[in-house]
Amino acid sequence: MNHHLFDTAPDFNQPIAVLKHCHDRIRKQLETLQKLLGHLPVHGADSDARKAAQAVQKYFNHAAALHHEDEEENLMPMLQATARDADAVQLEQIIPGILADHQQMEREWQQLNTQLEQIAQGHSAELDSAAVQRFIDRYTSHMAVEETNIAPMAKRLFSHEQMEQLGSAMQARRGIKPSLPQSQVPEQHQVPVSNTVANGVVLADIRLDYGRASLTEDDVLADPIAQFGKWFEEAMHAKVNEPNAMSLATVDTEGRPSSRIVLIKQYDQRGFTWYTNYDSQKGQQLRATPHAALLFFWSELERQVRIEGTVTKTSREESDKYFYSRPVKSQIGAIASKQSEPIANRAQMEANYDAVAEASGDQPVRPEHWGGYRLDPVRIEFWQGRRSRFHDRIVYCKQADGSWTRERLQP
Ligand SMILES: Cc1cc2nc3c(=O)[nH]c(=O)nc-3n(C[C@H](O)[C@H](O)[C@H](O)COP(=O)(O)O)c2cc1C
Ligand SMILES: Cc1ncc(COP(=O)(O)O)c(CN)c1O
Repeated sequence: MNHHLFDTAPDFNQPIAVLKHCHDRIRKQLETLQKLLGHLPVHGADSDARKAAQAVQKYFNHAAALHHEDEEENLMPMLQATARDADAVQLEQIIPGILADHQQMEREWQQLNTQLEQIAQGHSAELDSAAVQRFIDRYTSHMAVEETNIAPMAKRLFSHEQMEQLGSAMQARRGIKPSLPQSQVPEQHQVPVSNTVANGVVLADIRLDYGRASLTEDDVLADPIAQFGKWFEEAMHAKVNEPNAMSLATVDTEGRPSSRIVLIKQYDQRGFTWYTNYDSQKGQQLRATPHAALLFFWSELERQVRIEGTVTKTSREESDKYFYSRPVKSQIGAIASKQSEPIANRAQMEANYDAVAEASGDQPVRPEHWGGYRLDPVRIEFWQGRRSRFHDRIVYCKQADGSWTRERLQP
């Protein structure tokens, strides 16, 4: 039989094992509480009872709170950020119950703590047995849910880096310094820096590891437009949110860039097309410098596509065709908005809209300054996220004869 002389806690580089170890310690405290219930009527608040009460208090007043914080601030947000499909659905079902349990257990603990304090001081031998039983039962079933659902999921989904991240957050919560010798800590890390925190999560700790797919030289099609079409189909199929939204970056006359989202309306061998106001900021920039970069980020597929090239206006016929295919209210909006120009207030905008609607009835006319742009690509890169930031990148470059070369770039 394997006997452990000491209650050895696992190292923080195995954070899930540390959390399980906390559960085992909670179980020990619950056992003590149960025993205390039998002990008090016979022996009163004797020295054993006082020690037991103090031990239980010490654990639930300090360690248990840290344990709940580990779960609420690190483990569960990290799981929510990583889990997909059935795992994500399961988390949605389980997590609200876990959080509600934590609150309820905290309330129940406060009630017991008051009684235990009296016992610890030898002032009373009263312990509400129904309250103790409720507390024990709630903790026991709560830990079982975590151990059967949450812990195995974390072990299955978290990368080595995520485990390290979880472990260090748990260490930091307990004021334990990372094990790296100070001499090896980069200088900029030795000074205390204040973290940006959003919704209780340290921004710098948000780190998704990608691992859904790979992209090899053999996977991609010879023609980058066809390859784009393949990925676009897949983005549609995967129900990516607004797969047609792309960032459009342009530069001013001094080479200073600006970017904004526009919607792609067409892609084919001629290039990638969107519609806008030619007098807008992007319109003015493209007039002076007709080079632009497009970017698609399909987060759900862990993919981005970067496209660079030269921009020209679509033909008037093409712009007409698209303009008149839009809902009439959007046509009116396009006419009424001097895109990118300042205006005093919303009311003035509404008044301008009403005036255009009144003048054009149900047959607005496309203004000359509203139409399409088409980017003729010279460079298209397909990026597939991989584990530990070791991603796949395949880039196509257009040659003078119109053919495309293809090469892999380092991540
Ligand atoms: C999802 C999304 C789609 C958009 N689509 C377009 C579009 O297709 N055309 C457009 O002119 N503006 C679109 N916009 C608004 C632009 O991002 C931007 O605010 C506007 O074109 C003015 O940009 P500019 O001042 O740089 O010219 C969209 C914004 C979002 C968030
Ligand atoms: C100002 C503006 N113009 C054009 C568009 C493209 O939209 P639509 O699909 O109506 O052409 C958008 C989309 N958000 C927009 O915000």
